[in-house]
Amino acid sequence: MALVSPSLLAADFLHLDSEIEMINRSEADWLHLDVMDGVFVPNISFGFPVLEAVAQRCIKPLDVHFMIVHPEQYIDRTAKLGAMMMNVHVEACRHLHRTVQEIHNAGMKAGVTLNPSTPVSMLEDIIEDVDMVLIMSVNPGFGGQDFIENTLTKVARLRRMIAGSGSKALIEVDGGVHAGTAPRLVQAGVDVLVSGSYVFRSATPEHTIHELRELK
Ligand SMILES: O=C(CO)[C@@H](O)[C@H](O)COP(=O)(O)O
Ligand SMILES: [Fe+2]
Repeated sequence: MALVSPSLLAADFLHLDSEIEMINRSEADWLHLDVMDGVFVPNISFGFPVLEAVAQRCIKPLDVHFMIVHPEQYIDRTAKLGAMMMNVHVEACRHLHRTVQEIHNAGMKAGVTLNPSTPVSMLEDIIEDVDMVLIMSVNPGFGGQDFIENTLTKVARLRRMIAGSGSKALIEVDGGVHAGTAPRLVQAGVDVLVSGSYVFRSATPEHTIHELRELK
């Protein structure tokens, strides 16, 4: 069984209120929020005014995924939202260890995120200090892309790294997670599934979340 963190990027932005009510009613464990700056990734999503409105209404722990340069500049504002998890990209952080420390000092859990082409070995010297590793299974910037199959090899490699260290880091996978890919990810030992289009474009999103949570 894996936790489920639906990605709000695929929600109907004209009806965010009812989308968040759906998440609140559902069995979703967390809510995943994708922040994009048009620099680190070739797309712009939403920023703090939207995050603040969502945080006021959502009762689920917030799992914020920053796809921006200099995420360290936004640690305090993210903590003020009451976010549970702040995910920063390894590729965006010049001083990753310091950023992880600052996220912890601000009272949040720290997630480190890997692009599809970034090897798990980049985490060897930080794995014991992080609460979660977010493996991107698509190139970040857009929802609705095809799952990259090499993700399963990466998950297995990361599982071995975690087992061989004192780390208790969770493994989260993000991108192209649906009925065709989620069972294999759960089998591979993924702890948290992020799913955008598959959940929000479903005719019965609450049931879809339930089904993802039931996978063994
Ligand atoms: O971070 C991202 C994309 O960069 C994701 O969180 C997407 O929002 C996932 O969308 P789907 O692939 O599930 O539609
Ligand atoms: Fe994401």
